[in-house]
Amino acid sequence: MPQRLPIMLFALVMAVIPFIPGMPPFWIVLLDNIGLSALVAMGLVLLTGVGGLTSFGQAAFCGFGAYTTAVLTTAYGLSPWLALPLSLIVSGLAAVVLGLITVRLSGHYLPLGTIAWGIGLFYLFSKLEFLGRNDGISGVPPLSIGSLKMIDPGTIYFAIWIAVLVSALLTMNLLDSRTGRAIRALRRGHIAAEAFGVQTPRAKLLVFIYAAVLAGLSGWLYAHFERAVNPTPFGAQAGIEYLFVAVVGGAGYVWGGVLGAAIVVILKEILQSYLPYVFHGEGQLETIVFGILLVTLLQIAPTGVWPWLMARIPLKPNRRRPDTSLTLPARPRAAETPGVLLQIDHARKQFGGVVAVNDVSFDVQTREIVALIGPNGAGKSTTFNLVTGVLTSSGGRISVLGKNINNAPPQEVVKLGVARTFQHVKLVPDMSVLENVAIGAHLRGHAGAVASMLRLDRADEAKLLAEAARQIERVGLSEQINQLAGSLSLGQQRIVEIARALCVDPMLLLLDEPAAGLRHMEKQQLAALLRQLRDGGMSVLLVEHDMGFVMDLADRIVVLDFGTKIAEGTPAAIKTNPDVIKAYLGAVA
Ligand SMILES: Nc1ncnc2c1ncn2[C@@H]1O[C@H](COP(=O)(O)OP(=O)(O)OP(=O)(O)O)[C@@H](O)[C@H]1O
Repeated sequence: MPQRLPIMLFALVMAVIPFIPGMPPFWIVLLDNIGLSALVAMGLVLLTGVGGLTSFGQAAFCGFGAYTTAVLTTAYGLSPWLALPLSLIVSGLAAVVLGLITVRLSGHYLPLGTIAWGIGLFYLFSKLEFLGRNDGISGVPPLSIGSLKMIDPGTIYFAIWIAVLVSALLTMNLLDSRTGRAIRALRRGHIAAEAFGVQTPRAKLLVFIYAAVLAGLSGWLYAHFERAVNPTPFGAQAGIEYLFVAVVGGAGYVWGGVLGAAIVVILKEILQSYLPYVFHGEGQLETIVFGILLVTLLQIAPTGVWPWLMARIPLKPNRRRPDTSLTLPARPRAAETPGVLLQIDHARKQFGGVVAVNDVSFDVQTREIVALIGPNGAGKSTTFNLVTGVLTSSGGRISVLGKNINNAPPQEVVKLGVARTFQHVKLVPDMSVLENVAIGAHLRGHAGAVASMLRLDRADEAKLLAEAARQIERVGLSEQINQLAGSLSLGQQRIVEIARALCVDPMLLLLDEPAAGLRHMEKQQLAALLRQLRDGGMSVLLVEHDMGFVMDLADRIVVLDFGTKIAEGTPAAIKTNPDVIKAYLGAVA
């Protein structure tokens, strides 16, 4: 089934609803409210469900959109259509200011920060004279096209739902792109994304602004739908409700936002209409029953109703294999002549009183496989993190082809052709193997967010996906290309990480325990692949505990113990080195 067919059918159904004979006007009003709520929820899907940034403050951005158009159209007589871009710009600018402060917060501080400015902005709206204080602004003109004034709910319905559908399409396009993959990688933490060149603060700010602009659009429509604005719908409680809408529908899914809006708006309406009859008008019981019903719903469908429904509809996703004849330009290569590629000179890292890496020096030559071995806690992963810029060093110098990369951020290190895998696999489990691997080619693509939303990125995207498919084939996982990364065995996920690193077109590959979890045959295949990469001109630095694998594969071995280098040499020399046998090999033999 073509990908866009369900959307076209949905658009068709929405277009005919107002023309159904006998359709109660009240239902149209409900649908208008669902559309307005869906726009905000869609932004939250991107921000919270996809990007992992929980915000309770989205209602405030609706307020920016609504108040901007209300002021401009009532006080200055501007046309609502001219006020639209200004409403979106004001919401976006507010997001830039608040986002610059908020997205730097992590853990619980981020949602707490959004609650704080959600409450703050509500009071600001209700205290400013030119915004009409608590009474707000009335007399907002309706939207109109020529002589058609969108006064009744059945007319503005079309404006609202066109906005919903266009926003859904743009959001889906964005998610299905280079920028979208970068945003989706944010949820797994910033380290993996940054290792492949993603500027994570910029990506976070982008989703923050995008979500705010969608909320601003909802606010603009709301102001011309209600023809008045006041602070109440833009407070912290509304912000919490929008988050509820996104979570109930399925916070990771664009259509989850729309479905969540439908569920919450309809449920609230039913409860408000019928519960007073059941309980003879006693108290405000609908709020309690509403809460109980939503929690029950989340017990049944913990990731939201949309994915719950999709798992029960036998629709096969239309996944095509990329055309692997398309190629990306190769990165500029290191000199093919032998020489030092990576130089680690008295590298040092202290964590408080713990010296994790103690003045360690060694190098990796071009076309060489070097293994870094040692007991648990010897400082191997810390050394990797110093090279790749994840940690700042406490001393020494690290250089790649003579260029000092001491304390360079990961995004700069990868530009020099240094790619890595992680000891604890860092893939996005609900993204396909292909999409995960394509993150590795992030720096080799150019399309930005706007081009992606407008589908102007297709040529660039096809090349990135082709490169990812080639690397997946190279590591022997073609069969799994369209499977979700999280559904693979841990050993296979490690191999996916190698394919992702190969997408960088690296000169130096840093592999942290690549053979852990692999079966014997798979280890042999991995060793063959690494030899082939070396013979093709790549260098490999690997951390590994499987001594059979290391001794067979490595050209040279560096041994660490308690952060200090205790030996360096060929596998044959290391095997018989008494210090190494005492510190490590005696224990693993
Ligand atoms: N972020 C951190 N904060 C404090 N101490 C740390 C941190 N990271 C590592 N360490 C300490 O530094 C030392 C070296 O750890 P590291 O993870 O580099 O060892 P390793 O050789 O990779 O061990 P393993 O083989 O178990 O992965 C350990 O004592 C560890 O507890």
